[in-house]
Amino acid sequence: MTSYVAAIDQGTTSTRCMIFNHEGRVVSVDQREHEQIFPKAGWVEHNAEEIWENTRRVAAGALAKADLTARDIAAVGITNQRETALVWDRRTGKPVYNAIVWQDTRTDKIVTDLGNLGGGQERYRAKVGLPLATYFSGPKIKWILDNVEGAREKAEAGDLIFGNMDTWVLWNMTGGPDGGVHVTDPTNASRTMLMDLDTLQWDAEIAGEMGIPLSMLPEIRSSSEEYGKVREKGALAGVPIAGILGDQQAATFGQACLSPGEAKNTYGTGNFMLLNTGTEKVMSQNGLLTTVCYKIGSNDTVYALEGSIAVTGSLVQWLRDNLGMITTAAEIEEHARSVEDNGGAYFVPAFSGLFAPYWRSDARGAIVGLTRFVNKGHLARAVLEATAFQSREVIDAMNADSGVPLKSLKVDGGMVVNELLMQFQADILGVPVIRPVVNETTALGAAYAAGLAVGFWKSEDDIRTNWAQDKQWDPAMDESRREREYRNWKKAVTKTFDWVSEED
Ligand SMILES: Nc1ncnc2c1ncn2[C@@H]1O[C@H](COP(=O)(O)OP(=O)(O)O)[C@@H](O)[C@H]1O
Ligand SMILES: O=P(O)(O)OC[C@H](O)CO
Repeated sequence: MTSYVAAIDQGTTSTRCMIFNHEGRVVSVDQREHEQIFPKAGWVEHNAEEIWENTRRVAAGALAKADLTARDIAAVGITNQRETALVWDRRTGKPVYNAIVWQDTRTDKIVTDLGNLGGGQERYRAKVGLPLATYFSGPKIKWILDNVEGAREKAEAGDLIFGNMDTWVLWNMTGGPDGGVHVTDPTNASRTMLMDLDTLQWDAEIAGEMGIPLSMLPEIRSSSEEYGKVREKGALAGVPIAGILGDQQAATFGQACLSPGEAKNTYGTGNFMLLNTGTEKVMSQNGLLTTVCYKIGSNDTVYALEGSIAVTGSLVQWLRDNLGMITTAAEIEEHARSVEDNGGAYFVPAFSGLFAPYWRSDARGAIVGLTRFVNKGHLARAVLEATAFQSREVIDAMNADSGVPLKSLKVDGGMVVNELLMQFQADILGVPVIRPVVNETTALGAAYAAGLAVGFWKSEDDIRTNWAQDKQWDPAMDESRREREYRNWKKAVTKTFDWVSEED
């Protein structure tokens, strides 16, 4: 009897396997972190073979923890950190280079050069919905082909293939060099800069300009259909893999933001707010991305506006790993609670430049407003407040684009256990912040996509029914303080601009 659906969540910091029951509740979880590799300032890489090894282990682990076997699982969904780019040999299964992570800024010059061909940052936006930025996969693939010896020749000969982490995991789960399926879905493809948002096909002209052979690119299928079955050796052997969604789109689906106007904000390594715009593709006038939200089987494509913020939870990690100021992420809340406010300090974590709504790759991080008064507690507050201020900027942009101010905000992700942050977020937005019972909405969304494809769930109404509220934070800050704090933040942001120049 297949009573469950599994999801593989291949995230920036870890890989998880989660098993859900029909009510969309978590039955078991297994999780493994992987190494964050920083070879140079601004470079961020992952070892894709380590990630695949972790994927196999967590799949086996989650089944064992729930005392289940593959026969109990109706389908598997895959969700993943988006944009992170990998090129590997289709015969050996070996990557030619580490995966270049979405946060990596090494493609700055490639991006500037492409912009200089005419049209600047907006060169491709009308077709792909994205500004030219180091964030997306296309320039990362170009970097690999330009810089790894022999890669371009091999790619042109058809020996190398590209994938984001969804494709890497799917290809390996379905057999790797031995019959692995080379497929992605439109949510992931819409983050490469290479997919036409209307046709959901690769754009030959843009791929040509970036020097990327089309033969490297995976086939784009829907987000919810059977792509293949797990290879015989796997813990989930024989189970259909039937859903793929980029992690932020998966969280939007898992949060039941299924109607135009519904939005969620996920607080993980970075923050990503997505507003469902229905079958209408809205082009932002305010620094947001236009992206595919999901495409369920043969249904119409649903689009979203997205505000992506590069550094939120990873700033807490930085405090822990680089400064040793805390030993666990949770400790930051204790320090922040030791003081009344930020003591005048603002921390703008422009470690990968600034994403939405600025798209400034020349920005770098800054702490401003420092005096002898500022202590560890104030800095801890400034770190948490940075997440909330950046989210306010994105929400302001979304309100301006949609013309309909958001009345409340659904939240999820690793940081939303932080009560001080959630209260400050409600305060700085001036609207309630709502956390669902199942906070693992990313994995849940991928499970829903897979479960819908095999008939485990019948329709999107099942998703709406399963969603339940856990906690709500209401704004308690008076408006004049809210606006003063926000003005200070905006001023702090301007101090990070123009830091990196051509010579750097
Ligand atoms: N109590 C906490 N307070 C603040 N940040 C936290 C807390 N717990 C975890 N985090 C942050 O949340 C992030 C992990 O969230 P998660 O959603 O698992 O990330 P991802 O999916 O991006 O790998 C980490 O960056 C971590 O620093
Ligand atoms: O792995 P996460 O949750 O930090 O998400 C990463 C995003 O998909 C990057 O666009």
